[in-house]
Amino acid sequence: MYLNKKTVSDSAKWQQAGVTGIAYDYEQFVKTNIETPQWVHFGIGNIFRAFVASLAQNLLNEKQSTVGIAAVEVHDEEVLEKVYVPHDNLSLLVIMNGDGSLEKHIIGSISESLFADPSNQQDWARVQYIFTSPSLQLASFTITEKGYAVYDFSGSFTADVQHDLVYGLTAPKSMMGKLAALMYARFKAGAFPISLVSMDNWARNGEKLQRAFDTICNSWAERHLVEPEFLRYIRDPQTVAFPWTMIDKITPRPSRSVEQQLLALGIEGNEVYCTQKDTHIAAFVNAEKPQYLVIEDDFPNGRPPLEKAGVIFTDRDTVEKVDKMKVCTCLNPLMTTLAVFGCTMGYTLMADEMKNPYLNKLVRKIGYDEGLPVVTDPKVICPKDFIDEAVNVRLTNIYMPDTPQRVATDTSQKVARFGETIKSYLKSETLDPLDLVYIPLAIAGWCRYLMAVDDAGNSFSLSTDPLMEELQKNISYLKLGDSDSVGENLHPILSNTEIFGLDLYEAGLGKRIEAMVGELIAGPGAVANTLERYLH
Ligand SMILES: NC(=O)c1ccc[n+]([C@@H]2O[C@H](COP(=O)([O-])OP(=O)(O)OC[C@H]3O[C@@H](n4cnc5c(N)ncnc54)[C@H](O)[C@@H]3O)[C@@H](O)[C@H]2O)c1
Ligand SMILES: O=P(O)(O)OC[C@@H](O)[C@@H](O)[C@H](O)[C@H](O)CO
Repeated sequence: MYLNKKTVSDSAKWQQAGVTGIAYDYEQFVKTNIETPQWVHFGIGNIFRAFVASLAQNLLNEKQSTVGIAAVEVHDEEVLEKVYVPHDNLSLLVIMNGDGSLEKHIIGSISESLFADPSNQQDWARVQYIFTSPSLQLASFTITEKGYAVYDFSGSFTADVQHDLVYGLTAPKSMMGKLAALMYARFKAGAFPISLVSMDNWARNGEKLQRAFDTICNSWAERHLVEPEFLRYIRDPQTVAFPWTMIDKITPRPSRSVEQQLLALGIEGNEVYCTQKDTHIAAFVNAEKPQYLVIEDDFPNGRPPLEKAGVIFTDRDTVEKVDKMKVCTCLNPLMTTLAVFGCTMGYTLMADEMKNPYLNKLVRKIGYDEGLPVVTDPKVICPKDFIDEAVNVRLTNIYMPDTPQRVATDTSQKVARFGETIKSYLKSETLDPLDLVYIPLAIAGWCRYLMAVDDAGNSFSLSTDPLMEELQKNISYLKLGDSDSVGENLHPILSNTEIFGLDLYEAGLGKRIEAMVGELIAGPGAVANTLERYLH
């Protein structure tokens, strides 16, 4: 069987293969959503289908809503070519349970897929049309942290943004430039209300989106390219809202073993691709079962009833607390720690790292001992239960094909989460950042990882990272077997407030991290020895 619009409604056949099918008139669903779009999503990679589109799917199957999603890719056209177009926007979600069993569901909630770039006139015109529709309630985003970039390493505008500040209204290149041009079209069409919902892993993600987007719009207004009323429109919370969110579901890259298991069931067309832009994609997505989505309830044009699919709607303050808990303390920093040490120590499965007693203890120390004290209980999710589930159930699920190499992608964009915890220590009257040992060790582990030399002394490939070139200029002075080579070489990285959100030397931790890096580069085997020394 091959999933496409011709086969999707053959529920009996899908059921025979153990796949939950769709429970609505698919053709009518597509027609309605093309005529009156309500939801558009940017960044249509793995988490989008595994979680966001699956929520819409549940509502459709349960007849709680008729809302589908227009899937918009901005960055990587191959995602559409390889996966969306051949399968008529349909996907399989494969849930990997801790007992090794798989649950399989058709995701048929995507009504169309489009490449939002002026080079594709037809799709660009369609995305513009969607933005001019009064029916559009929300645009959501999982575009990775890079998608929001307006400034580069040195604090200057990126090349694409520099272009967009002049030509962006008609020919935008950057993600934020494209969004600004689309929102200008919406303003001109009637200034209809909308919510722009970042679902990326950032603390205060709504604020980050608003700031990046506003930077472009403001510059256009200063250059008299747009009316002052446009700025009033995008800055009026009654018309344009930027709800904050916390999203959580570990969604690894698609695994070839799942591809083979699907093939064994007679389900074809699930080849795993790595695109030229390094998106790992297939017609299926594989993910764990646990999932949490908490959203600030701020939707001036209304929203789908996602609470009926388990989404928690709340106020901004609560989202911020939940997000700090997950992104800054209880999950993502633990994953980043496993990622950088895992790549350096030759691991290829996150769950295998949890079998290493020192790595296991390290993430527990970072989570329970150093992270939890700065978490304010958000009430909607219990922090202790959350971290218990993370370290005992989720990260140890050996059936989850999650790799340190995936998680290490873009680490420069994520280490500011450690910075958030350090800032909380600095602000606290009872906590002292100088008591921190394991967070500094994780940061030192990242510096060691950047050498691209494993613990045995062999070179390995680093995961992609937008700052890699700049970072490696400093790291290139470090030599395995020569602890003194650390010298002052890490200063530009550890003092960079763009990377950590604070200067680690001013926080009193820079020298400690330098010393730890010295220990980690003492020679082959030094990473394992250092972990043992700190965590025996
Ligand atoms: N995978 C997870 O476990 C998970 C869980 C929670 C949150 N998230 C968030 O979702 C993001 C995406 O994760 P994913 O698993 O879908 O990754 P993915 O690699 O499968 O997809 C990434 C998507 O972002 C797009 N993108 C990349 N760079 C971009 C840019 N500069 N401008 C615009 N779009 C860009 C890609 O084209 C692709 O559509 C993560 O960075 C994270 O913030 C992921
Ligand atoms: O932290 P990130 O997303 O920026 O990097 C990779 C992983 O940690 C992440 O994708 C997790 O799988 C996810 O945050 C779980 O909800």
